[in-house]
Amino acid sequence: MADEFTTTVYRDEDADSSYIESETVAVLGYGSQGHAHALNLHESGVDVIVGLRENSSSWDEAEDAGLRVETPDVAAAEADVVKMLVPDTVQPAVYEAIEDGLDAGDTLQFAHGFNIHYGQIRPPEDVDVTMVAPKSPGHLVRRTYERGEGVPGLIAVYQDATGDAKERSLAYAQAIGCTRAGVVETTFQEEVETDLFGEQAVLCGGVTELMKMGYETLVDAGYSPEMAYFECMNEMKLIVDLIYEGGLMGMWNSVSDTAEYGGLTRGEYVVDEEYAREGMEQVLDEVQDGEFAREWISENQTNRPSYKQLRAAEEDHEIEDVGGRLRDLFAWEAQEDADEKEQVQADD
Ligand SMILES: NC(=O)C1=CN([C@@H]2O[C@H](COP(=O)(O)OP(=O)(O)OC[C@H]3O[C@@H](n4cnc5c(N)ncnc54)[C@H](OP(=O)(O)O)[C@@H]3O)[C@@H](O)[C@H]2O)C=CC1
Ligand SMILES: CC[C@](O)(C(C)=O)C(=O)O
Ligand SMILES: [Mg+2]
Ligand SMILES: [Mg+2]
Repeated sequence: MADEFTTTVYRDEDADSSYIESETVAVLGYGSQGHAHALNLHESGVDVIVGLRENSSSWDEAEDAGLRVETPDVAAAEADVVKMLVPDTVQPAVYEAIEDGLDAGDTLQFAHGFNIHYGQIRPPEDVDVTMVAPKSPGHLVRRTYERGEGVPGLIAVYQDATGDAKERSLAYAQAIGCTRAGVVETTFQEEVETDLFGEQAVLCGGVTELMKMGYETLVDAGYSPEMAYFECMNEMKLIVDLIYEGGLMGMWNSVSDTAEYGGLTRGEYVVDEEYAREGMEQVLDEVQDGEFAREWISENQTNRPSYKQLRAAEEDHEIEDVGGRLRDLFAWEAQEDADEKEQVQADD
């Protein structure tokens, strides 16, 4: 075990805002991350132009928020920093539309390194290529910023043509609120491989399979869907909040001794070390050897047949219907969060 934490955690005082305040930033995309970065940068005093398609459903929303909106090519041509916040699979096409607007000394910046790491975008050698990646969903990047807080973030420098790439990345991270929480430096390869693994094996894939199977097991055994939902879905946030605040022991210290003993002895009945690790290693192998990337790129080139089928099955899962009805009946969150939640669903 490491004697001490060797990674440098950068905070507000480590960033020099002059590296971004003098720049014009084109935020391409106004979705989960895009709206948060554009609004946070704007409120931090940075000159922002949002880049959107002419028929964009987000155009009016961004303008109503007081932001200037142009098409991506116009925004990028005027900007010194171009932030790519459209979906990963459309970034190569958007890049083709804006590359002529990249001048020597400009910055092309990402929030996930997929297209650089897997060679889908190859920028010119006279621009900085960097990443500022919030380790958080975009809507929480915005919500925490508005509360004077921030979410942890990563920075990475792929190409440093100006010699200021890291300083400008830290200044950008500060302007979207990440240095309020803490920022660590990584590489494009490490961010891509850990992020894809984490979202597939744990955060979005593994955990939701556990939640659905727990719900199905209780309902199939005759328990009410409401009880199954409360136990296996709704309470997950409360348990994870305790882990977020205080680690595993923060959670174990808060739950009952009965839950602690039961969890420590029966967890491996469900997540069997041998099979789970085998599955996780396969997920990582397919990320590292590019298999997942090739599959996802091909899926998008054929109009997403599997994605659409899987998403439809998820939307049709009984747990979504039960959860929707319960969320309407219970007031378990502050009204401001409920209103913002409505906005997230409206954005989908
Ligand atoms: N979602 C998240 O929380 C996180 C995302 N990231 C990364 O951030 C980047 C952006 O992801 P995310 O915010 O989820 O993206 P979204 O799916 O939320 O992006 C939607 C935005 O992209 C625009 N858009 C969609 N298709 C096109 C197109 N063909 N041409 C131009 N604009 C288009 C949409 O505009 P329109 O209204 O015209 O459809 C909309 O403004 C990705 O690299 C992702 O990996 C990183 C960390 C977390
Ligand atoms: C966990 C999913 C994520 O990586 C994220 C919010 O960090 C994403 O790609 O959305
Ligand atoms: Mg992530
Ligand atoms: Mg991700």
